Amino acid sequence: MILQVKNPVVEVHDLTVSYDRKPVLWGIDLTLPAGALVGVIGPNGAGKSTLIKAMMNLLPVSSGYVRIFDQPLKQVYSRISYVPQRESVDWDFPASVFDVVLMGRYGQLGLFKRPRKADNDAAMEALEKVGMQGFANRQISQLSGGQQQRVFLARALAQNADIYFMDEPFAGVDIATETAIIQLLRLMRDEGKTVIVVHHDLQSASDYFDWVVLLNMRLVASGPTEQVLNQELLEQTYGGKLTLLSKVGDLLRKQEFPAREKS
Ligand SMILES: Nc1ncnc2c1ncn2[C@@H]1O[C@H](COP(=O)(O)OP(=O)(O)OP(=O)(O)O)[C@@H](O)[C@H]1O
Repeated sequence: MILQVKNPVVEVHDLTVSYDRKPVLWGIDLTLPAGALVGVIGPNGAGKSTLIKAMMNLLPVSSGYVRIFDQPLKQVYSRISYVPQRESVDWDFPASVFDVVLMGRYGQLGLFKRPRKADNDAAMEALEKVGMQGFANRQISQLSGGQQQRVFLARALAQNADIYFMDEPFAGVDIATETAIIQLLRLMRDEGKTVIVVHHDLQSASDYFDWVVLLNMRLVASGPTEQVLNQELLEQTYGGKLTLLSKVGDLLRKQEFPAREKS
């Protein structure tokens, strides 16, 4: 079930990516619709992070190419925002929360230009949207994991991009932060942004995403959530691993009896 869309915002053509000549993604062909919340889902090591990095040209590819808004990537960098995995960043770096969020504006600013009032206002507004305005002067080393994740989101919001790539934005955050983040992502989607999220929790995937990409080195499926999250495709993705299959069972039960689960 690989649905190709008309007028896609992201097109991936025959993409193969290797590390040390060992392919970790094989021949990926997919298109993503505008204004959707997209989940990229698959087991550990499936190549999810690699796929979104390759979509942004952050990695050399063995073959294939990506187009965004029907243009080569380098033409559209200012319209793309990336939220990396929280653990991939040095949080001991001496910088304030406000400085980090202001970095989201550098694309608009151009190198060597000083931030103007509009940039400072945009950074502060972004901090307000994630409920972190009271932390603007705090050093980033003094934040909790959930607060770090919110600061990352604020930086992306300040950038005011059209496509957001996010690598596990819910990893290691509490339920209140997860709820705040998904509400924010839905707002962004409702404003017409495309938000592409690497995610590994099958239970929440059906609730969170409009569109799901199932990946396990190869593309297993790409399409509307209700057409993709079914037992057959999940088994193809997870290869029959028992613990995961019990999760699949839970997920299917939820889909079958949504009213009972909610009451
Ligand atoms: N820089 C690298 N050098 C060599 N191998 C790498 C590198 N980065 C990732 N890999 C390997 O590529 C494969 C895919 O990794 P990737 O991080 O894309 O998977 P993932 O689906 O995001 O995994 P997870 O859910 O565990 O975060 C894994 O086998 C991983 O070990």
